[in-house]
Formats: sequence, C-alpha cells, structure tokens
Amino acid sequence: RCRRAPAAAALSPPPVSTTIPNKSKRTAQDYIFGKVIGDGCYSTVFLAKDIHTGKEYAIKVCEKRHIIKEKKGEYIKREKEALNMLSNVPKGFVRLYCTFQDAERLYFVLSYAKNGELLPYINKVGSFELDVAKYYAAELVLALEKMHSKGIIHRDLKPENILLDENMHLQIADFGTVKILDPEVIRTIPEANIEDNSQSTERERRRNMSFVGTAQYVSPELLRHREDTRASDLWALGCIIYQMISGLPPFRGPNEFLTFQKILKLDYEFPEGFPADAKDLVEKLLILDHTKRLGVEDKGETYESIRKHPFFNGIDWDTVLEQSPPTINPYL
Ligand SMILES: C[C@@H](Nc1nc2c(c3cc(-c4cn[nH]c4)ccc13)C(=O)N=C/C2=C\CC1CC1)C(C)(C)C
Repeated sequence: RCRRAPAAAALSPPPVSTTIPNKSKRTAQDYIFGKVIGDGCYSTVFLAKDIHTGKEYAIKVCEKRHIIKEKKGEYIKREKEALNMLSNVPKGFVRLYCTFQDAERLYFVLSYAKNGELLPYINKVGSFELDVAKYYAAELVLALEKMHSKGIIHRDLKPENILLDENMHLQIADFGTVKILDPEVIRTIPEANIEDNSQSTERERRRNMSFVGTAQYVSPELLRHREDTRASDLWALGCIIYQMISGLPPFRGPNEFLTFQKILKLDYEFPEGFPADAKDLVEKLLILDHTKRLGVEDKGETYESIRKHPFFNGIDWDTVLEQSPPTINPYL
C-alpha cells in the first residue's frame, strides 16, 4: 500500500530545449511537459506534447532513486512488459508508444486518455442509467478477456484507473500491480492438494508477495491467502458494476481494516430498486470462493457465461467497441 505522494513530490518538468535530435530515440527534450494529470505511488503522469508532431501524450515519469529505495524495480519491469503485451490490442487499454531514460528518471510515453478517470463520472451523476452501466460493464468484460487471455491479471482494477478516451471508450491504466502468469501455466485452477516442492515455492512466493490492491476492490482470496488469480479481477468487476449502478462500492468501512472485515464476511447489501438482473450478476461475481465465481470455469478467450448473463441482454459483443458509447446523463 502506498500513500499518495504530496503534490510537492510531483516532479518539476525537465528543461525544454529546441534542438531536434536524430529521429531514432526520443528524449525528454522532444516533449513540452504540461500539467500533472495523475499521481501514482512512485510516479507522476504529465500531459505532454511532442514538439515535432504537436501530438498530445501522457508521459509517466519515474524517479530512479525512488524506485531503488522503494524496491519497485520489479513492478516497473512488469508494468512495461504488460503494457507492451497489450499495446497491439487496438482498444481497451492505454498504449505504450516508447520509453527512454536520463540520469535520474525513466519515461513512459503513453496514450492520453482525454476524458480522464471513470470515477468522477460516477460521482458527478450519482449513478449510471442501466444502459450506460451495461455498456461500460461490457467494455470492461472485453478488456478483461483480452488481458486474461494473455495471462495478465490486473489485481487493482477500480474506477480510478479505468480511463476514458476522447470518444468516451474505456482505457484500462496503471499496470504497476499486474501479475503476468507464466505462459506454461495452464488456466489457474483450484490448488491441487498434493504436496510437492512447487507448492512450497508457491507458498513462499505468497508469503513474500507485497500486498496489492485497493481496499474496497480487493478480493477475499488476496486478503486471506495472498492468492491472486484471474478471478480476483472478476471480483473487482462485480464491485465496479455494483458501483456504476448504485454510486458507491459494495464494501465500505470507516477504515481499511473494517472494509476488509466486510469483504471477508461478504457483508454488503443492495439498495432499494437495484435492478434484478444486475443484482443476480453481482451476486454471481461477489462469491468468497473464487473457484465458484461466474466465468472462472469458462475455457478459451471469452467469458461466455458472463456474456450470456441476462444483465447483458441487448449487447452485441462483436460491435460494442465500434459503437459510440451512450451519453452519461445525470440520473434524475
Ligand atoms: C491511473 C493513473 N491516472 C492516469 N493515468 C493515465 C492517464 C490519466 C489521465 C487523466 C486525465 C486526462 N484528462 N484529465 C485527467 C487522469 C488520470 C490518468 C492518461 O491519460 N494516460 C495514461 C495513464 C496511465 C498510464 C499507466 C501506465 C501508468 C494514475 C493515478 C496511476 C496516475
């Protein structure tokens, strides 16, 4: 868990120069750094403009000494690997264009999600109309299918790191907490009972696993056993669908510890008037036993049992991303 760095910690943008270097490798001098648009645990995301093309990008800047001090090298490496694995996926994720470094910093040049985070939209209108919630839930399912089929588990999905591009399509960001499954590993199945040395190294890995996830959206298996599987993202999907429709996440406490207690006891309820289909889907995702969650048994690259759920009636899964998203209106 990291505390938000105080604004003062946001990096001062590097000096701008006017020389035009050779095309091969970009440097910070190729960009005009603008406002800070996002502040991560050990990085700051600036809005920036390429001085040669005038194009806008988001540049994530990480201080090398901070990464070394906080031992975040692994996170940075995994984030870059995940972003590269997803950069050929045309929609649903922020795209990594290039990286470069100087003596003190690492730079990631990424797509600029012009409409920012999903969270302010939920807060502004209180809660989404059903067709809006359904549409964005469908975009989220498609993004999870693409990530999981590449063996990438996000582990910290939440409305703050689900962004919206200029056409209001979703772009998942912040891959600092991802887990990338070893390609040889078959789809994560319930742990076998047989004792073998891989089991003990797996147990070792979990004991050493630094905690990830944000309180309201973290799954019970991550809390209880430090076990992270694709099903942990399906739990977060359930929380986000609940929140888009009711305006607040299902598990809320005055502090993280009490929020965790509610998660482990599955202590949540639906507000009056919560649509029946949505309630049924959320109930099939917010199941303590991660092997029983809707979608966990699905084989192949799509979550058929989630796609087929009545909540998604009317969604044409093949054209969702080509459609223009429904307008997010204040819920009267
Ligand atoms: C979730 C992230 N916040 C953000 N990450 C990114 C943004 C972004 C944009 C706005 C925004 C745009 N307009 N108004 C606000 C607000 C927050 C943003 C963007 O455009 N492009 C790539 C990003 C991230 C790339 C990812 C590899 C890190 C945190 C809080 C971690 C900094």
